Amino acid sequence: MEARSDVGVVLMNLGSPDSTSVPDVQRYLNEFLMDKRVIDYPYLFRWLLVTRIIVPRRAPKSAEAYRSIWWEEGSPLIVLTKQLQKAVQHDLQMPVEIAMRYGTPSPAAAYDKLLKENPQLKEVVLLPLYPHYAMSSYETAAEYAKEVYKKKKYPFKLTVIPPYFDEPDYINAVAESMRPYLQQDYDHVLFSYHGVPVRHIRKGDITGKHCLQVNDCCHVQSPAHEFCYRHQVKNTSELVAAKLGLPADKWSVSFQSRLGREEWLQPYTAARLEELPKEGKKKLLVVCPAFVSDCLETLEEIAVEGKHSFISNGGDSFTMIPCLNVHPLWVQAVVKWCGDITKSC
Ligand SMILES: C=CC1=C(C)c2cc3[nH]c(cc4nc(cc5[nH]c(cc1n2)c(C)c5CCC(=O)O)C(CCC(=O)O)=C4C)c(C)c3C=C
Ligand SMILES: [Fe+2]
Ligand SMILES: [Fe+2]
Repeated sequence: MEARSDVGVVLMNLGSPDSTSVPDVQRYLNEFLMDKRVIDYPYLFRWLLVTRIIVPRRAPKSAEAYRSIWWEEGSPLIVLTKQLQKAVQHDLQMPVEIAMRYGTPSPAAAYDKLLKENPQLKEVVLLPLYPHYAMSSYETAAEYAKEVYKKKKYPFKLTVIPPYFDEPDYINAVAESMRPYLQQDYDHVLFSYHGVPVRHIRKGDITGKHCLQVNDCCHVQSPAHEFCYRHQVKNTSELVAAKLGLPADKWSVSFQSRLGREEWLQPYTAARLEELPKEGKKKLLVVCPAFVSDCLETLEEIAVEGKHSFISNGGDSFTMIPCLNVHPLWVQAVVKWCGDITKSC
């Protein structure tokens, strides 16, 4: 591939605290949870809830959890995003930067760096590292990246890649990353996705009458699906299961990481991990396709807490399949998507 410096790529992920100290975790959680697309209550109520109740209670526990998974080079999510950056830049032969929705580096820092090192930059392709559309993940990342771009009047064109939950290259990469684990003896595969409040699903329904209102809504054709996290994660799971030839009774979907008292998407992963051994599913594989890079929610909540819960409820073996991280098929998919968009420039 011919090297180019007139086009660039930004890989955008969620972000992590700068360190595992309580003040750094507190700063990160405040920024994250004060996002109006994450905790979508009126400003004053959100401010009181986040800064006076949730964060003071949560920060010390979160800091401890981060400490248990932190690597010498830093937060796994950041380190793995940097590794993806390096691999994509190598294969794509164009400048690639990373940006985070919360914490550092910001999208502005990524744009500034690209422009400083490539003054002839004409176009930037931004890939949110979220395969599925949720107001609290893909939407907030994409909107923030566009807002910063407009505000600072950058001289290049910005193209944001849409959610890729059903893109054959993504499905293939997830399926192939799972395939070696299916060689071992297992009873069940659990697709565990980060949850969202049920209210967010209803709020995001552009028809106002489809999501969670129509029988089996996720399988009934509707324009609402373009913005429906529940539909999209189910679709990903069905496509991956079909690709791997998994029979319907060998896999299921659940939702993890619930925060607060509101109802979130069900079934909850925590509940399923207690129930599965009692249903005779004692050898479990867990995959988390909403996360492109391993992070606190996979390395601690699933691989440590989840495993402990499953085994102490009678499970025999528990294997967490790593996220795509720098799987060659995933790198190849990102290179192809970004390369295709920039080909015409
Ligand atoms: C996969 C996409 C994600 C969605 C959707 C999402 C929604 C969402 N998250 C919270 C609250 C927290 N999430 C936390 C960590 C976290 N969340 C995602 C992704 C999604 N979140 C990732 C990749 C991570 C890991 C970050 C890392 O540094 O490794 C946390 C912080 C950790 C903790 O204290 O448990 C919180 C808090 C809400 C409220 C929400 C939807 C409304
Ligand atoms: Fe989250
Ligand atoms: Fe829906």
